Amino acid sequence: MSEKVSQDFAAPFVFKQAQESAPSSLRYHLRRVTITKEFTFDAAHHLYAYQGKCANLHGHTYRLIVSVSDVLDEIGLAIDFGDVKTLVKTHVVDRLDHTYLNEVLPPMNTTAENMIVWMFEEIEQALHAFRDTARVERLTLYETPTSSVEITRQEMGL
Ligand SMILES: Nc1nc2c(c(=O)[nH]1)N=C([C@H](O)[C@H](O)COP(=O)(O)OP(=O)(O)OP(=O)(O)O)CN2
Ligand SMILES: [Zn+2]
Repeated sequence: MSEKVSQDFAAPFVFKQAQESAPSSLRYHLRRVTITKEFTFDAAHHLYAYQGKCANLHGHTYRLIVSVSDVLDEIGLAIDFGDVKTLVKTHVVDRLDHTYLNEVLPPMNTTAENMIVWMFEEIEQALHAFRDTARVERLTLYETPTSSVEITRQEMGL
């Protein structure tokens, strides 16, 4: 066996030993860390009971920024970016992309504020079903490059 291969085999054991002998403040396993993933989607909508141009049918390229926390596993990973991507796309982004939001979302005025509350509930439910230690910490939704809303776990009352 070459030296490189034997080092690769040894790495997890060396890592585990180093973690176990480290002071508790440096033991990364089980520490909670927040990771962030970004998405974009295009959709049309109009606002009800609104005086101004947004009462007319128009479209946006929305940008959604999702921050999720979980406890670190044995290899120092909170939750895989790829798993967050799949969950958010399946439960939110792909349901809204290239749609008319007023018809696709549950009955609501399609303000960015109402949308982000709905998104938080959808992502939190899907994430919790995926892994019960995972939590949505914060969402930010850009409706235009200069206009955004955000909501935290605390603001959701969780
Ligand atoms: N608090 C909110 N205000 C507005 C919302 C909203 O969801 N929450 N939505 C709209 C319109 O749908 C639309 O997003 C227009 O937003 P606005 O930032 O005014 O868009 P502009 O393109 O005019 O922005 P500029 O970058 O200033 O040109 C309206 N308000
Ligand atoms: Zn709009």
